[in-house]
Amino acid sequence: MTSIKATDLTKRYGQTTAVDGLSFTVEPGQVTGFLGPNGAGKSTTMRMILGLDHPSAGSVVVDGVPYHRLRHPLRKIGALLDAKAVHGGRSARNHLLAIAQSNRLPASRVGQVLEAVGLSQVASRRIGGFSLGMSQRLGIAAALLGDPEILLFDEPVNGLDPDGILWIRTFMRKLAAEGRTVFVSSHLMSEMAQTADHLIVIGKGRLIADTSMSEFIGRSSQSFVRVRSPRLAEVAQLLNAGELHHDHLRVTGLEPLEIGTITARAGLPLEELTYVQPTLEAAYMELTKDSLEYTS
Ligand SMILES: Nc1ncnc2c1ncn2[C@@H]1O[C@H](COP(=O)(O)OP(=O)(O)OP(=O)(O)O)[C@@H](O)[C@H]1O
Repeated sequence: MTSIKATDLTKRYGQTTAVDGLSFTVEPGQVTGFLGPNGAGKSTTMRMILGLDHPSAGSVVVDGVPYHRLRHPLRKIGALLDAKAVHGGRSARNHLLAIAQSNRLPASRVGQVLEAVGLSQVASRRIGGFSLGMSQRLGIAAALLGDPEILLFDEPVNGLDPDGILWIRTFMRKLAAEGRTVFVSSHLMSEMAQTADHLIVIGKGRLIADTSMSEFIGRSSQSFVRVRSPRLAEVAQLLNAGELHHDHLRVTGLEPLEIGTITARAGLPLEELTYVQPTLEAAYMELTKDSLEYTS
């Protein structure tokens, strides 16, 4: 069964339509990246999945039913929304024990999840003194308490140092490899490129792309060779390939060496011969450029 399914999901706050007729499914056994610029509606969508906000129209179901109808929600879906929104006076262990008790989960899970996220050594420390990286791990431990099939992470690597980012990435991949559904939001393509198998891209609350990462990479890898020459028109005619731009020629289908050889034989001088490959970040920016809420 599909893990998360949104159908025409819509959320309005007064005049603002935060989520606008969104339909998608999130499948198990892979990391699905939920991408979109700031303000695109990612957090609002995640809050609706978790029953923290009600759709103005449409619906979203978890394993076939709305969140509020799940019999044991934490055993089905765990989430990390805002890692710092915790009671700072408690120890990590007591924080997790409180969640376990109020959700009728066995206390034995607390030690297991602390171990899983590498916090066993600091389990009795007050969480008010935790670094952001430690707080993120604690938030993930809380999400794992019910050993859920589905995990939701809202911008989990925001503000983390490279070690923390690598740890979260590796951990998410491990969860997916165990067959779980991992749905993770970000506004940065670079983050997702190494983590996600599938991408759902939104802008201004609407679906822009729903694609596998390999398809996205394939689609965006239209590389070309940029050629500049003081005798550009002659070069263009000789190569009989590519598009003429105002000061350069964009050639596809020929390698730089082939172009250099052909033009050298004809005695045509070149000023530039550059192999250009758009990055995933560039492809993503292109895709979302019309849906930026604020542009600098
Ligand atoms: N409680 C609310 N009341 C009014 N407007 C809201 C509320 N929550 C979100 N919005 C608006 O809805 C839109 C989507 O916000 P949301 O936080 O879901 O986006 P996001 O993609 O998660 O962005 P970010 O990456 O910045 O977290 C924004 O225009 C935001 O200002």
